[in-house]
Amino acid sequence: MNNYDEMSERAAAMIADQIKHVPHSTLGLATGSTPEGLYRSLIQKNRQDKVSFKDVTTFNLDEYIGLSETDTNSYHFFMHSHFFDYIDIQHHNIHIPNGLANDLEQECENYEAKIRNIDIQVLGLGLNGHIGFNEPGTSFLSRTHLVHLTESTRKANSRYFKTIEDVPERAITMGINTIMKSKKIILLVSGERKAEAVERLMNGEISEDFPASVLQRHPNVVLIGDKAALKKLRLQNEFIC
Ligand SMILES: O=P(O)(O)OC[C@H]1O[C@](O)(CO)[C@@H](O)[C@@H]1O
Repeated sequence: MNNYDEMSERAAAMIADQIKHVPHSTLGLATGSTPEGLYRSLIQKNRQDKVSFKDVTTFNLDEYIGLSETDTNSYHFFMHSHFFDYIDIQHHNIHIPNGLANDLEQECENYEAKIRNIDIQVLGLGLNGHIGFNEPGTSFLSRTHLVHLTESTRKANSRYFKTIEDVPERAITMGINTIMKSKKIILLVSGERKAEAVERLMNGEISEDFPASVLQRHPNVVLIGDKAALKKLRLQNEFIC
């Protein structure tokens, strides 16, 4: 794709298409700066009556431990302020891990048990290859679990916080096995700083040291990126792996 807007539009068109064919679709959703354009485009399509989310169910990938839903840095807040508050989704169909649960291990188990048949999972890519909050070294067999965030991830995400000390040290994330069970995965990458990770994801060895490499084993992944992120690849458009 030539630029960020084109890639966001392409991803939105795929998701809208899925919902038109199967109104009761289940979507797996991601946070971070990369999918913001996708959400803007889906909001627009919803307002223009081109797609309705009234029968759609969503499961978010992850949430920080210790931030309330009203904390502007929580992923609850992100999803509502970038997407859910502007579409016709029914609130009981929205699922995001509860990072304030008293029993966090139980929350992981409950969340995993609720996730069923994700038709399309949207993913972003961390600079160290993380997907969701699955950091390097995470087992490919992992289900929804608690994680300690790496310093590099905390540093990358500190741009949203006052100081790096304010970035939570732990999170709940869907596991790699949970993600891999999705029927289709749309991986979104934007900007030159992702180029090296994208190259490693596509051409590197499949290893738990680089979690996103597991996607090479999934039968239905679409990588959608802008030119800057795909610049180390021979073809700079969209890849169906
Ligand atoms: O889209 P961004 O902001 O580059 O983030 C990439 C990834 O990092 C995270 O924000 C977590 O660090 C993920 O939620 C996201 O998929």
